[in-house]
Amino acid sequence: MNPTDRTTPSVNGESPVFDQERAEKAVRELLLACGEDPDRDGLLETPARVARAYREMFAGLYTEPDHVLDRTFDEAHEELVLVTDIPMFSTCEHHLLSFHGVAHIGYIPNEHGKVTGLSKLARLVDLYAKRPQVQERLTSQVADALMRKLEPRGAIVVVEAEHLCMAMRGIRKPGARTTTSAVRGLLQSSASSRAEALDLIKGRR
Ligand SMILES: Nc1nc2c(ncn2[C@@H]2O[C@H](COP(=O)(O)OP(=O)(O)OP(=O)(O)O)[C@@H](O)[C@H]2O)c(=O)[nH]1
Ligand SMILES: [Zn+2]
Repeated sequence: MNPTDRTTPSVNGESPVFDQERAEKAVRELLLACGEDPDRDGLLETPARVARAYREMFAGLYTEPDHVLDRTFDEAHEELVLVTDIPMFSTCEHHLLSFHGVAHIGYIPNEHGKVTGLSKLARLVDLYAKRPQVQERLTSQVADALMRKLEPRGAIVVVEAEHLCMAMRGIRKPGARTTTSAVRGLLQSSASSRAEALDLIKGRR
């Protein structure tokens, strides 16, 4: 893929690739640094497993998320389209621990009714989540991708998540939930459009 087509910065001018061997060595080093014996039976396969897990958790570095919105179709619908409670798992870039919860994604199609398949909204959040992230950036990246690819009249993304780095270590506040939102276009400029979307998000179930 041409690095200029990517939403992720290139590394030394190249698109990022996953180096399984290097990742395995790094995990082995980490185990050694922690005082473990990576050659004991239970840990023998661990570096390879952890490396594969990271390749999966960071899949959004190697696949351009925006491409999931390449295929659109026209539908005579110029009102809000909103998908709520999309399960989301991401990895905080500060501690490489999971933050997870739900995403709500909505947009108001443009006057041509340019819409995308509903599953693609979930695929979009999935791929942006599969990177080393902070919740604020994840939220805006999804909203910006919608604006770029669907050219809608407006877009809204709300993410609610629990951060394991706040739950299992450090401040240790399990259950604390962070909500971030990104609104663009009409959903930013029109208080009534935004209120409609937020009411639907709050009043779901
Ligand atoms: N804004 C934001 N902060 C995050 C996110 N994920 C983790 N953090 C925070 O990143 C901060 C990193 O703070 P540091 O002081 O550098 O690291 P630390 O000593 O491990 O901090 P503590 O977690 O407070 O123990 C912490 O306050 C985390 O809660 C996120 O998605 N967004
Ligand atoms: Zn963290």
